[in-house]
Amino acid sequence: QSSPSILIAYHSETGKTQAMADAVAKGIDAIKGVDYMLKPINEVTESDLLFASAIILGSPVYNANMSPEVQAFINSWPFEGRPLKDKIGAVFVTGGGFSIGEEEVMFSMIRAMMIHGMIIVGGDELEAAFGASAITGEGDFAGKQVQEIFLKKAEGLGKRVGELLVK
Ligand SMILES: Cc1cc2nc3c(=O)[nH]c(=O)nc-3n(C[C@H](O)[C@H](O)[C@H](O)COP(=O)(O)O)c2cc1C
Repeated sequence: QSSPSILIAYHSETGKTQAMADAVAKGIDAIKGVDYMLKPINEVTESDLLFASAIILGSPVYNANMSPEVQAFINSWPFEGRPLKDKIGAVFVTGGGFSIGEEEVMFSMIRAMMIHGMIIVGGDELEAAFGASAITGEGDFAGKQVQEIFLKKAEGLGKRVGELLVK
């Protein structure tokens, strides 16, 4: 029997959400007996979605919403017969500033996953209780790279989902 597989799917225009996606993958790497696929949403196929035992979805915050690309991606998920029911779902986001949409976007993606009957899990640490998030454009966090403190949350999210699948 093949190992359970996790789909990490993300949208990223300027690389910040992609950096978080890479960190999620790093967290899964640490867990034996689980595979993953790491893909931008425009490369995800329906069979990727159906094959995955867990979907970890990442979006940038756009005007306090998930990006329209991520919304369209979710709207394209197969629904008839609810084939995604009971898969594990988890989310990560990056936003420019503090408290201007990140948590709303996490819950917006979580709500959509719940419409599909998915089982939602948060990150490994309290500070990633609803998923992993990063501030990328305000104060000390503005700059080229996503800061380590946020990448650790993403890593913990991947690790936790991996561990749950093994269980
Ligand atoms: C059109 C647009 C709208 C945005 N709106 C918000 C917002 O409402 N709140 C926020 O925190 N960041 C906002 N941002 C900033 C992005 O969320 C942030 O730069 C993010 O890290 C970009 O991710 P990416 O590098 O993966 O594309 C916006 C960016 C764009 C381009």
